[in-house]
Formats: sequence, structure tokens, C-alpha cells
Amino acid sequence: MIRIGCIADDFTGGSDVAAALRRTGLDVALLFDVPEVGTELPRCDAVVIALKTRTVPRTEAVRQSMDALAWLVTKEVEKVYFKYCSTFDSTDDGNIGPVADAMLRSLQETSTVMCPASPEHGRTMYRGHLFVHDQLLSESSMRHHPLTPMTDSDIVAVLGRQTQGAVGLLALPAVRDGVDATRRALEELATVGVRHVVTDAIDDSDLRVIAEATAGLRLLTGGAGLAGALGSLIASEAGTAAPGTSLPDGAAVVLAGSCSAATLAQVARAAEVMPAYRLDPSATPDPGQMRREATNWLVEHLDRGPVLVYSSAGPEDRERARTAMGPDTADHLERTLGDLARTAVDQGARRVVVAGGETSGAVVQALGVRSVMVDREADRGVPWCLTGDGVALLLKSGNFGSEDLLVRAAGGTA
Ligand SMILES: Nc1ncnc2c1ncn2[C@@H]1O[C@H](COP(=O)(O)OP(=O)(O)O)[C@@H](O)[C@H]1O
Ligand SMILES: O=C(O)[C@@H](O)C(=O)COP(=O)(O)O
Repeated sequence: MIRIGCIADDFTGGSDVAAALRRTGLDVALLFDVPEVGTELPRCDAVVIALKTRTVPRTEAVRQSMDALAWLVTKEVEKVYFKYCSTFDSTDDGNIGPVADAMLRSLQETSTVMCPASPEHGRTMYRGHLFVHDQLLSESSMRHHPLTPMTDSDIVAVLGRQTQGAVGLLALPAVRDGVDATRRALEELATVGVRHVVTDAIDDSDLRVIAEATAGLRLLTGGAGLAGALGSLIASEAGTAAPGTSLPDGAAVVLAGSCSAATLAQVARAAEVMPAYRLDPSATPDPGQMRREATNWLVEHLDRGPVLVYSSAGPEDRERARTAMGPDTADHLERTLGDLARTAVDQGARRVVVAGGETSGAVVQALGVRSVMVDREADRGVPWCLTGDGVALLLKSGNFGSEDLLVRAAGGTA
């Protein structure tokens, strides 16, 4: 029986929550898109359906999430978990509030918790305010995010602008008083009609308390942190074994499209030790030519050890790229990296390491991968994923991972 069914609002977020569940010893299947009715899954304790709904229009996000939920309900999952970003990436229009509302209605539940805190990634909540390491969310780099700038750290207020439902706060003192006190506080909030309970949590023990106290709720929502705490409770009942399969042999390719600070440092490190090719739209503005030249390079170098192809660049280079290649530059780069993944696998690559959420989406699509089993983590929140065709995929969120992650992963030592 599937104990937890997660719906994640993007691909790397999906792999993050899948890693948190797998870490507890549960068997986890990660699905890209909603499977057709009747699709059989490998035996697993948890399923994560990764969607790309974080920044699509609200009605579309709700529609896709409802499709995913309907599928999970056919599988009779015990708990439903809506995974969004630990930095609560959203706008006043949604999509976190509207999707959570639709899920509550569909499951005929009256309330849920909203718990972005993921201490393992430095995201904590205190008095309803979200912190990214030492900074309030609104003072972190997330305030400049191109699609979902987060300029308000008060999650009760942020969520209040996205939903008609009443939003309340479960503050840290109740959580620190333990499971019974937390349960009582949740009951009191339910009595006054609160639908969305934003929860404080500073460390993993707070998340464990919240997971235990919400045993009666069918729907929970949050980052990977609370999902991991929930997974631990279930794994301790089920007594499942710890993860760890060996990675397939074969060539390795690293494809980086993320331009986040963490990825730029990881790419720079990888370029020092492996053959590297930069996709540079300002030097090759014709997308077809860019793709052909990169493919030729890849085919020539693939059997000489791990190789890196990247478009990752700082803001000035990105601006130059857009001036040269036009408004669809990002799409062309994503599609090129997807095509290169396909070529690499056709040529025998068995480890494909991808940096960036959108880029991961393009690669997964180009490879035609619909589902993977989740294996051990190369770094926190970055698990190896095994396809049915013997390929190991690593989908890395732009912000995650240590500086040597790409080097370790490409070498198969991560
Ligand atoms: N040199 C570049 N110029 C312009 N856009 C780029 C460049 N390199 C990558 N991009 C685009 O930037 C976006 C990075 O997003 P993504 O892959 O989701 O990474 P992250 O997870 O760090 O946000 C992609 O759409 C990618 O195609
Ligand atoms: O919760 C998180 O921080 C991550 O799982 C996540 O969602 C990352 O999103 P991207 O940075 O867009 O990859």
C-alpha cells in the first residue's frame, strides 16, 4: 500500500522531497507527470508526482494538481502531501493557496498545515516569518527572483493574499510544548474556522512534533522538511531498510542550465577537471548551429571520461545572450541541453547529471522518462534517480549542493 502520495510543484522540488522520504528508508517512486489510469508502479511506500505548476497560471496549476490528486486517490494513498518550495515561491495570485484550497475541497477536509520550514536547507519559521539561513526571506536573494520575487517574510500575510480561507499561526511555543499541546492548538484553530495553519519550526524535532500532532489530517503541505518527518514516522512503523544501490557503469555527462550562484561555482569547479563546452548564444546566435556544434563536440568527447556542457552564466552574459539570440534564448538553451542528453544516452552515457529546475524538465522530457526509483543522495536534497533503462539521473536544484557536487556525481563517487 502507498503510504504517502506527494504532489510537487516542480521537478527539482520533486526530487528534493523524494530524497527526504527515501532517506528514511522508504521505497520512493518519482513520476514526471500524472500517469495514465491503470499504470502499474513498482512496489513503493511513497509516490511523488512532480509537476511544473509553480509559475503557470493559477487555473492551470489547480487543474494539473487536481489530476494528480485524483490519480493518487485511485491508489488509495493514506496521506497526501503538497510540496512547494521552502522559500514559499509564489505570487499574490497563487499558486500555493489556490492549489491547497482545491485539494482540501476535493479531499473533503477542513484544514491543513502550511510548513515551508526545511531546517536541512537552512529554511526556518519563527512567529510566522520565514528565514533563509540568517536572513529574513524578504532580505535574501529570493527578493530578486525573476518570476516569484519574495518581498514579504510574513507567510501568514503572504498566504492571506492567495486564499479566501482563514489563515492562522501555530507558533513555536505550542510546538515546543510537545505533541499534545500542538494537537490542542490545532484543534483550537480549527474551532475558530482556520483553514490554513502556518506552522513555526526551527529544527527537525519541531517537524517531528508537527508530523505526530497532525496524524488526523489527510492533507499536509510544505517543504521537504515536514515530508521527511512524516516519512520517518511511517518508516519506523514499517521498519524498512536503508537505501543504496550501485550506480550503472558507462559514460557520464553533466548538463548545466542553472544560473544560480551555487551552480556557477559548481560549474567552475567541474570545468577545471573535465572537458567542458560552453553554450554561448552571443558567440553562436543561430540556435540550430549552436545545437549542431555542441552535439559534434559531445560525440567526440563522450568516451574520454565525464564531460560537461553548460550555459550557466552570470547576469551580464545572460543579457548579452538574449540580445544576440532573442527572447526565446532560455527555451533554445533548455531544448539544446535536452537534445544533448538524448544524444549522450544514445551514445552509451549511463549517468546524466543536470543542474537547474527548468533544465531538468527539458532533459527528462527529451529522454522520455516518465518515472524513476529514488536512490541515495549525492548531497542533501539531490538524489540519484534510476530509470527502468539503466540510466542514473541526478536532477539538482539550482541552489543545492556543495561546490564539488558535479565533479563527484560525474565521477560516480557521489
Ligand atoms: N546563458 C544563458 N542566457 C540566458 N538564459 C540562460 C542561460 N543559461 C541558462 N539560461 C536559462 O536560465 C534558466 C535557468 O533556470 P533553471 O534551469 O530552472 O535553473 P534554477 O533551478 O537555478 O532556477 C533556464 O531557463 C535556462 O535555459
Ligand atoms: O524546497 C526547496 O527549496 C526545493 O525543493 C525547491 O523547490 C527548489 O526549487 P528550484 O530552486 O526552482 O529548483
